[in-house]
Amino acid sequence: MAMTITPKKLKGKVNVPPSKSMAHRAIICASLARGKSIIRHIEYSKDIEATISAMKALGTMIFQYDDYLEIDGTTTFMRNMCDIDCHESGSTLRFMVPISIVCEANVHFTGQGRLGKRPLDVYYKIFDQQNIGYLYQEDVLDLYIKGRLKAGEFEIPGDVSSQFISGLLFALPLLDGNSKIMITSPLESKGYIDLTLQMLEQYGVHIENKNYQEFIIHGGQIYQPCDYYVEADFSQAAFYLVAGALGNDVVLEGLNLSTHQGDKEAIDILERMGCQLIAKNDGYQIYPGILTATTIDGSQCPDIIPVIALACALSEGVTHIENIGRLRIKECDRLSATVEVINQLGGIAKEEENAMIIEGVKTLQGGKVSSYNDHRMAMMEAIASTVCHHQVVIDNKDCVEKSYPSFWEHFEMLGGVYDEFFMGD
Ligand SMILES: O=C(O)C1=C[C@@H](OP(=O)(O)O)[C@@H](O)[C@H](O)C1
Ligand SMILES: C=C(OP(=O)(O)O)C(=O)O
Repeated sequence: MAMTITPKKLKGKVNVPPSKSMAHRAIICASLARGKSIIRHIEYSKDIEATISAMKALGTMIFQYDDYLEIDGTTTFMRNMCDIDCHESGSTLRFMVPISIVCEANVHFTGQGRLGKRPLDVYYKIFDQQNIGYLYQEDVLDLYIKGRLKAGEFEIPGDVSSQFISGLLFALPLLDGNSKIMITSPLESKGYIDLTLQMLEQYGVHIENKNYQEFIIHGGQIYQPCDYYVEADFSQAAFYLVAGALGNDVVLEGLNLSTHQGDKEAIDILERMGCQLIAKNDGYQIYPGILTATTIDGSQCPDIIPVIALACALSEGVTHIENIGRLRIKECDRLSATVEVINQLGGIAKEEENAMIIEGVKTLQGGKVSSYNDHRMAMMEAIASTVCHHQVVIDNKDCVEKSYPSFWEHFEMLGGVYDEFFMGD
């Protein structure tokens, strides 16, 4: 469904949804544990549904309630032949590939959207080294794997996706022998490795972290069941933090400021740009200042860059956002898409191979933009509409379901005004 958003300032309180990254990890760890766990504060986004179905495909009993899950890991790995549909979730795919072959298995992975175009070669290299059979198609996710993952030494690049490292960190403790992961290039998205290590500890699995250069994994470890509450999501909070920076009056409820989530960096960046985080009405709010350009390193927080770029588009001066080549391998080419949207809305942005350069303007005009079927682009465009002179038309509003199915409901609750229509009407 397409939509027309009428520019309007947002005002009110928003309950930030549970962290998608932490929910993926909790569901996986609980499913690998010998016993029953409860995971509270769950929102059924498409990505989280994908991870739940993936674990069910391996035999895990998962009972889904309104906002919590009961998981009995004792039945996991009951099946050695299964189909896993990852939808469009990179996390589900890259976490589940090594987990699915902890026992001798015959697995078929499928997915949709751009997932088949996102890199997986790091795993293909391991399959070649370990004589694990695999068959895949270019550009669409249709991957057959036959075999079993073996303990050993793994050389993994740090600058393709941290999800490969996380996937191995979940699987290797379950194998008989000891393993070592060696990181062969600068580690990006490091905060996500911290989330993995934190969740493993929570479920009784210990990894030796040698300064993020090497990870030593003892085999034969046993995941312990645990009750876990999923904290609020900083990648989603970033939309409302930027909304605050642009003069909207939005209070965020539920944020844990001592989180390990790397996307908390949104606060530091906005403070560097002249804003202030204030405690208000049992929550937090970004209080706008005179937005000033700065240099931003996006290597550790790729998911917040599209919306941060929006704040930069309305800052005084020229912003350089650097080390963001990996934005091109997300749900869309987010580097190109962000630059295109800023320009279409009346801003001034330029794309480089690994960076974007944004010249601040005083106001944005509005206009027609694409969501590129990417939840983070659609949500960034919604926040942009609050400071545009004219309406913003988005081709597909439903893509937000990938990570934040209640986004439009929250947007309306905060006073956002939009009409839906079928494209072609
Ligand atoms: O581990 C995770 O939960 C994630 C890791 C990041 O991916 P990369 O490591 O590929 O940057 C991030 O973009 C993604 O949305 C979630
Ligand atoms: C890139 C994202 O997720 P994933 O890699 O899990 O598809 C995201 O949520 O922005």
